[in-house]
Amino acid sequence: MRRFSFHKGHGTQNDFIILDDSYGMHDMHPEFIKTMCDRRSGIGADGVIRVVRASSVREWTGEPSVWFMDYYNADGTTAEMCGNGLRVFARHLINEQLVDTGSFDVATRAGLKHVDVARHGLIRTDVGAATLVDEAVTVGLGEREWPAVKVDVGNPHAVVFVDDGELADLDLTRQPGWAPQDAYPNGVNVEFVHVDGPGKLSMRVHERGVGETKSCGTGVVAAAAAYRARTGFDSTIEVTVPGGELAVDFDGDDACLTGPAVIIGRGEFWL
Ligand SMILES: N[C@@H](CCC[C@H](N)C(=O)O)C(=O)O
Repeated sequence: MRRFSFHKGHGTQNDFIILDDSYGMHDMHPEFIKTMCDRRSGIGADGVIRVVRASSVREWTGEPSVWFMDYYNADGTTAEMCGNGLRVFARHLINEQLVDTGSFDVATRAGLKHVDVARHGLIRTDVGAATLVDEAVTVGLGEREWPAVKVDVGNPHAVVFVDDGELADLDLTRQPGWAPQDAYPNGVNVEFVHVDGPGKLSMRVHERGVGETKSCGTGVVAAAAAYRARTGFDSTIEVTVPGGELAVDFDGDDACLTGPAVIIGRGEFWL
């Protein structure tokens, strides 16, 4: 039997298993990830974050002394970025004294991201560019179909604006479809967004590699970028997700995401 120590944390109830692996010794096999993330027979989580030195990550060619957020979805696939995961990763580094200050860089598959401990224990992360792609895409769910805004936040997103009352009624146990198929050759995270008022959005999300989650940080950034492009709104955008509240600020096309990050405990997993 193998034993793994883990921590568990969440950011607006988007929950993650955290594995410390400084020197990159763990075999992050998809079956291992799926087993841990299973909510009945495993620990249960939307994803796994491995904490590894960037110098131990073969594909990382940047600054070697930083920590690398090695993120996996619950189905064992990798993703380029995870906005909520980045804050939880940062909280873990701070708690475990793996960083000296509350302001540092983290390596991700989508590049280097800066993290700051903000007021009231919140964490602010520079997510980087949220790029709107000028391509006509649609999203379908059952009989319904909507035009969507294609947004690249390092990972792929389709943002759909829905009418009053529609958001609560969506059945996101189903996988949304999209067209054209080749708009998202590697799958997509789909955000359904309602505009509650100026600068205030509500959102539900179906995450690639997971299903419906209580929150998606990069999805919140994608929704805010799509809203800003359509309205010209130029201040902080507050987004309510089923798991809590997040705030997005823009500096040009670059987005900052601010929100909570909590470590709930630690344990040992036997396999
Ligand atoms: N929950 C995340 C996004 C995780 C990755 C996503 N499912 C993907 O495959 O791109 C977030 O907070 O951004």
